[in-house]
Amino acid sequence: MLRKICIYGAGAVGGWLGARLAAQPGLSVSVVARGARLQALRAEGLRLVETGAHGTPQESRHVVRASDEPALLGVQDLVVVVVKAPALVEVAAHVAPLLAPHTVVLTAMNGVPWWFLQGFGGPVAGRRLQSVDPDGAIERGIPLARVLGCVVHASCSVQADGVVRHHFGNELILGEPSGADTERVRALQALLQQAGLAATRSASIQKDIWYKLWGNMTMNPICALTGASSSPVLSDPLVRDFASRVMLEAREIGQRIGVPLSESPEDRHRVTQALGDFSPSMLQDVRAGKALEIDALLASVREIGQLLGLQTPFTDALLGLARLHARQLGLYPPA
Ligand SMILES: NC(=O)C1=CN([C@@H]2O[C@H](COP(=O)(O)OP(=O)(O)OC[C@H]3O[C@@H](n4cnc5c(N)ncnc54)[C@H](OP(=O)(O)O)[C@@H]3O)[C@@H](O)[C@H]2O)C=CC1
Ligand SMILES: CC(C)(CO)C(=O)C(=O)O
Repeated sequence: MLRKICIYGAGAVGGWLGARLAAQPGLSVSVVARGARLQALRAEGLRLVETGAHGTPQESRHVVRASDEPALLGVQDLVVVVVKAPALVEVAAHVAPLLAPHTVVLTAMNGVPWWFLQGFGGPVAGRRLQSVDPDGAIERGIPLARVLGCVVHASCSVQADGVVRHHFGNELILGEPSGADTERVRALQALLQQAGLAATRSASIQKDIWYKLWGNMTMNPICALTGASSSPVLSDPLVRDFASRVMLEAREIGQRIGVPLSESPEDRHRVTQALGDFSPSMLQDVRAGKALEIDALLASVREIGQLLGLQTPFTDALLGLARLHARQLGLYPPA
């Protein structure tokens, strides 16, 4: 039974998921948050702004238990980890009081997760990625046996502390890292569906992660670098072509590790274009002055390429530029 649920990270996606779950009777939803956001959650509750039936924004408000001390929230049935990737080391260091042997940890984040190659990846199976979990602290803090993978096909943003806005998308893909069809993944799917989310199960969550990453590893850093939203990026033939070349390198890597993509970069661009003009989360982070997810989205792909002995000149160029730009802004650790 997944009744006691903690959302670790009360930002855009965490706020959306937390509010949807808190609206369900019989569930106890808590949130790990900090600073002004924690104060706002305690004072005003968790507020979610969604587009209503006639296209007008509708706000709902939900009472949740909120704390910056996981120990005060206690052991959970489900912990949804929904922070930006650079925050994961800190989460892993503090998550223990929420975990019992039965606890499910759902990683609802973009990019290559730290557990991606555990028991998976053909020639690179079992490798720990330096770019994602350099000294293994995340792997030690969040045991693999607890983890379920998740791909979030939705867009949300933080409007104010404790107030999140859902823009589009309602789809969550869930899967065991092993690919097994287990009772707990079915239970989680049922829970999320009950909360109105289009949750599906995947027998290869790594493949779904790679497909989503294919868009994020190009659009997010290119938008972050240029300050442009998605439409201008994809309308510029040179930039679109550059993104396609990066994606071809990632497709080759995916092919070698067991996540083959049958689509072309152009197919994927069309999927992104169908979402309309939007600001990817990394561009939102530049505007908010927050640490960027460059390692999970881009350095990880390059590292897997290196492990396979593949050259990735276009990925290298995008990574180099994105890192330099982020360093200049103080949003990425110094060299
Ligand atoms: N936004 C979007 O539309 C989408 C985002 N994603 C992915 O989902 C993940 C989450 O993104 P998003 O929701 O946008 O991120 P946000 O930055 O909006 O939210 C992350 C939250 O985590 C909090 N946090 C970080 N570290 C801690 C900590 N140690 N203790 C407590 N709280 C902490 C942050 O608090 P603080 O502000 O104090 O740092 C912030 O509130 C990312 O991987 C992103 O790429 C996927 C699909 C769409
Ligand atoms: C592009 C988008 C909204 C797609 O879900 C996303 O993943 C992001 O903003 O990081």
